[in-house]
Amino acid sequence: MDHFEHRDGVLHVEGVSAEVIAEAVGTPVYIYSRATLERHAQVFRDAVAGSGRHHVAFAVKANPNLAVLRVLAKAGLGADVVSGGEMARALAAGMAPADIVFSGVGKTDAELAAGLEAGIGQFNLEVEEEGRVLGALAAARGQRAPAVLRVNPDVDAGTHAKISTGRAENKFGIAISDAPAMFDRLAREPGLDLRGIAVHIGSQLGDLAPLEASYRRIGQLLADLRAAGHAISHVDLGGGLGVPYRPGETLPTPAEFGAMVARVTQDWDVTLMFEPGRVIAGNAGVLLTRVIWVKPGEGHPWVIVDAAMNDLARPALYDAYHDFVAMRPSGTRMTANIAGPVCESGDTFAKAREIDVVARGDLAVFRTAGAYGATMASTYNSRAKVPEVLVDGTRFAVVSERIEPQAIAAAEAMPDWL
Ligand SMILES: Cc1ncc(COP(=O)(O)O)c(C=O)c1O
Ligand SMILES: N[C@@H](CCCC[NH3+])C(=O)O
Repeated sequence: MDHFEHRDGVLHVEGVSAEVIAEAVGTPVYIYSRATLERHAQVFRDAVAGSGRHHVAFAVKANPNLAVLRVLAKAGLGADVVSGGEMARALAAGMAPADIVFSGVGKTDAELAAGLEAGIGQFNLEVEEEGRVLGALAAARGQRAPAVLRVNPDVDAGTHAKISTGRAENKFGIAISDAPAMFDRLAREPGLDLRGIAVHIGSQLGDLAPLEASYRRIGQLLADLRAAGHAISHVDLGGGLGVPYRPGETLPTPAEFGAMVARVTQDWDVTLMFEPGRVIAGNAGVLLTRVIWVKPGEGHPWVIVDAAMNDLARPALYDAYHDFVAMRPSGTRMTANIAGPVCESGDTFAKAREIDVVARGDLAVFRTAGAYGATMASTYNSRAKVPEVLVDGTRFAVVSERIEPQAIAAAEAMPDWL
């Protein structure tokens, strides 16, 4: 069931009219559906249930809002974090420390120490020296840090280059050919409980074949490490499953992903870890915006909306497609360019897009904005920090306030010599 539907001609999120939210909170505003988040968590958990012992950790970077994290914690997910800030959010939202995985290519000593202090469940190591630093910090505290080595399998994920992470040329992980010797060395660190390996080849993957190829390489490494006498109890398969952004687009489903994982990993005898982000949150959120005006343009008119690249950066960064849906579809169509008010030509959401006719003052949403939306927002052009709303049935709450430019400026200081 879609929780973002037109009812009596008006777009609703679950049982709440998006017009009511626009009236109460203003625009632009992100709106999330609790029921959709819960359904996605359940669908993913069901999809991987057939792969034996496992743990699902939501990739917090996709949507770190505290209320969203609490919904997902209650739905049984842990957290995959990549900074001390994300770790603090996951803990504040109620995730158990043991259910938190600490990924990230550049964790500082302070972040590693904070992870040890909190007692988080797993550190994903990206550099040999990181293993030594973590081991020393843990040993000094009388701890053994649970850790896995993140391996770079040199597989092309077939996604946008800027969100591809598993090629040899990328900064992530350690070369798979270096892994056995490095594992040998780090396994001797007294402060480390080196228990497995991790892989993550990229995001918004539209094809399971590269994932399967990377998992098969990991399976071979697992066998090699065991043959060398290492006890491997955990393998972290990362995230990356794509979601449909365009109407009618079909991508591999979580169930198809789960079936592939069960097939590839059936003899591994490990606890599998998953780090889904986008597939949980992407289609659980929209960005609500109002048309400022429609301006004539060469070829097509420009629909200038009050959301901009600072609120939703994906189109400017990755040429990403976000469906644009009118609040009250008129039934008549127009072809238009859609852009925000920021002073960059890159602040364009769509070119030559067929949409319902909209006019000054009309409301509309960009769909599939629940992942990598608000979390990547900035205040460029001294615009407000975009607020977020969570809908639960017929009620809603502002779960992150709009921060006005004046409040942002108030945090700046004027030197007394100016
Ligand atoms: C290590 C790691 N795990 C999980 C994720 C989540 O990815 P996605 O949102 O594509 O599922 C990412 C981001 O690509 C990541 O870098
Ligand atoms: N920010 C990217 C995804 C990055 C994934 C990070 N590991 C996007 O919006 O598609």
